[in-house]
Order: sequence, then structure tokens, then C-alpha cells
Amino acid sequence: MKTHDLIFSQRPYVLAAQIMAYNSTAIIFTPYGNYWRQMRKICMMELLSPSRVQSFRSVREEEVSDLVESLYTNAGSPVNLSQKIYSMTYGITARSAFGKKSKEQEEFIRIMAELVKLSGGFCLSDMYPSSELLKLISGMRIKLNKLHRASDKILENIVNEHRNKRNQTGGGGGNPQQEDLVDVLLKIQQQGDLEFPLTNDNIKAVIQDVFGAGSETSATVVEWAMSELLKNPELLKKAQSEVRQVFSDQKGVAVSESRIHELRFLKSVVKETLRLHPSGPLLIPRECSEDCRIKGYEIPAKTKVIINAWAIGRDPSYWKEAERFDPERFMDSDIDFRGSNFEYIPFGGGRRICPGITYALPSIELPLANLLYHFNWELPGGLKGEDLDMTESFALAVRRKNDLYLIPTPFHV
Ligand code: HEM
Repeated sequence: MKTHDLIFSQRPYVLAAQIMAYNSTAIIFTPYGNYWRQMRKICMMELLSPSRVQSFRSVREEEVSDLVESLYTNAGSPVNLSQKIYSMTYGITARSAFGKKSKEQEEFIRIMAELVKLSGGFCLSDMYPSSELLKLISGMRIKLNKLHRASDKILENIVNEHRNKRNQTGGGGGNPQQEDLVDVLLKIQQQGDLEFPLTNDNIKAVIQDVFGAGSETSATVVEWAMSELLKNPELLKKAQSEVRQVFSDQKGVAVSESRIHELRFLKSVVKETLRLHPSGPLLIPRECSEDCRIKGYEIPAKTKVIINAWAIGRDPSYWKEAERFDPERFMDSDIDFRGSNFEYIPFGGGRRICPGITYALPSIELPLANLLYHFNWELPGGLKGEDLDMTESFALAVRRKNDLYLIPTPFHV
């Protein structure tokens, strides 16, 4: 990611991306080159830049406020917090990138969760990509085709709705400032601004990537942070005291983003969660584009390279009491996840580093701050924090194997 970054900027063949991402023409699994560069740049400018992220502040605040309201109505009884967090995060991404939530949002969430399971690059057909027989007998191709047909229908609707609206009133309802990512991609398609024609399939591929990458990942962080805090009641108390003190004048109103930067401990909780539970523990696989030599090892061209960010984040040669959830370690530390501290790479590094960091952080911090501010939390059935099951699922983005059920009790009565 530093000395040999260019050579390792390629992605390997993954059957799920081939089928689901319209011949790998989105961003995540797209081959390194001009097409990938242009698509990544468009998303950076139209969705992920600091000013665009700031412009979605009211979207985040509304979605989080809806979450809080729905939790108030469940006060005192166990709620499936995981499901609520995932639904909220997908809602934020849908509204930021496509202007509104899709009618089929819950169905799309289900498809994405399934896709994330199948895209890890560890299924037999990805180990032996040239074997058509394996794709057939493993049932992968059939499963993926079915999933693809279902997601394509939803994506097609999103694109068509945008196209119709553009034809009637222009992009963004006649206000270019209000154009969303889909509007911009359609405009580029119409104007033919790129060196290659942008097809409908390309647009759908990018939407799907953004939807999956932008939601599943951030949601896992909120889910794991709440799990770790429940396991460590004194840390939970500390995080709650901080947010309740910083927003002491709110008196029950949803916590806004205005002073979120003052929550130093909460930011450390997020960093520590990303150390122990990086959303993509093995990042996204790379491929070596030419022969190279690293520390005496010959790595032939086309070798699939998997980076174990999870293990690096728990390596005792870099981290004191590596297995312990201890947000304090980040309080007075310069270590950051933006790709230059290689002992801590939850977002990867180099040319393929996650472009969504600036977008992701407020979508994690704001819900977390609100959950901590508004409610006291307990495990159902008198379960103690130390007994909370922390088993991980196996997928490209690792969420809890079993959903997190908690009992919220309103703090402001
Ligand atoms: C906690 C939140 C997130 C985490 C932990 C995360 C993590 C990652 C990781 C590990 C990679 C692979 C990096 C590599 O190969 O070195 C990646 C790539 C990517 N992420 Fe994220 N991500 C997050 C949020 C987001 C969001 C919010 C978006 C967009 C809305 C996004 C879009 C992407 C895209 C498009 C890529 C592919 C980049 C490329 O191949 O050029 N991510 N992310």
C-alpha cells in the first residue's frame, strides 16, 4: 500500500461482482484503470466530498430522529436494535445518493446482505475462476443470477424514476444544486462527457455499489460499538455522561451534528470499534498485476492477495492489551485510519483506500450519540454484559451473527 501500491491496485476476479455488478463495472471490484478512476472520481465529487457530506446533514438528522422516536415507542421492551440500525443507515444512503428511499427498501436490504455474504472471494468458484463446472455444481451462479434479477428490477426503477423526472422538470426538480448521484450519472450519460459511453448497466452498477458499501459497513460499526459498550458498563456510562453533558441544554430533543465534534470519547469508541471489528476484516481482495518481490518472497503476477486488517488491529506487537476494548488508547494518540498508519487500516490504504471515510463518520457518530443520549440500555432476560454473545458472521462486511436485542429505557422522562 506504500512502496508497491500501484502493482497491488488491481482486484481479482470475483464471481459475485461479475454477475451482480454488471461485469464488474461499478467501483469496488472494478479493474484498476481509466473506467474505475472516472467512476470513483464522480462518486467522490457528487456524494463523498466534505461539502456534499455536509449537505446531507438534515437527512442524517431526520433519519436518526425517526430511529429515536421508534425506540421511544418500544421503551421498556426488547427491540431488535441491529435491524433498526441497518434500516436507518440504508435510509440515509438512499436519501443522500438517490433522493428518496425506494419503495422496495427492505427487499433491497435483504439482497445486499446476501450479496455481502457471497462477495468475500472465498467460495470455491472464486478460488478456481476458470472452472465453469465448479460455478455450476456449487450452485453459486444460480443463486447469484436470482439475486441479480431481483436487485436489477429495483435499480431499474430507481433509474427510470430519475429519468422521467429529469425529462419533466430537469435534474434535481429543476435545481442543479439538488441533483443527486443518479441525476449526475444520467446527465453525464446524456452529455457523453466521458471517454467511454456510460450505459444504463454502468449506472445501476455504481448505485448498487454505493448502496451496499455505504450502508452495510457503517451499520456494523454502530452495532458493534453498542455491543462492546453493553459488555463494558463503565465505558457505557462514560460515553453517556459525555454526550449528556455536551448536549445538556437539549432537554430530550434529538442530538444534532452541531457539537458532535466535541464528543472526544465517543470518537475514540468509534476508532476502537473499528480496530477490533473492522467492517471489512480482510479489506477487499487485491491482485498483483506484475511479478514482484517482498521481504524475500516472490509474488507472481495475478496472485490474489488478502490483507488481514482484523489480525493487524489485534497484533500484540503493535497494540498493548490488544484484545481489550479500550477506547482510551485513542484519546491522546495521533494514530488515524486514513491510510498512513499501517497498524490500523480498517479503511484500507493506497489508491484503493475507501473513498467513503468522510461520509461514513457522521453516519456512525450521530446515531451512536443519540442512542447513548436518549436511553439507558439493558440486555433482555437479566443477561449480564459479560455474557453477551459476540460471534461474528462470515461475509465481506462482518456483522453480528445474532442480532442485538436490547431494552431501551428513556433517560428523559
Ligand atoms: C465504516 C465504514 C466503512 C468501512 C470500514 C469501509 C471499508 C472499506 C474497505 C476496507 C475498502 C477496501 C480498501 C482497500 O482495498 O484497501 C473499501 C472500499 C470502498 N468503499 Fe468503503 N468503508 C466504509 C464506508 C463506505 C461508505 C460510506 C462508502 C460510500 C458511500 C464506501 C465506498 C467504498 C467504495 C466505493 C470502495 C471501493 C474503492 C475502490 O476499490 O477504489 N465505503 N471500504
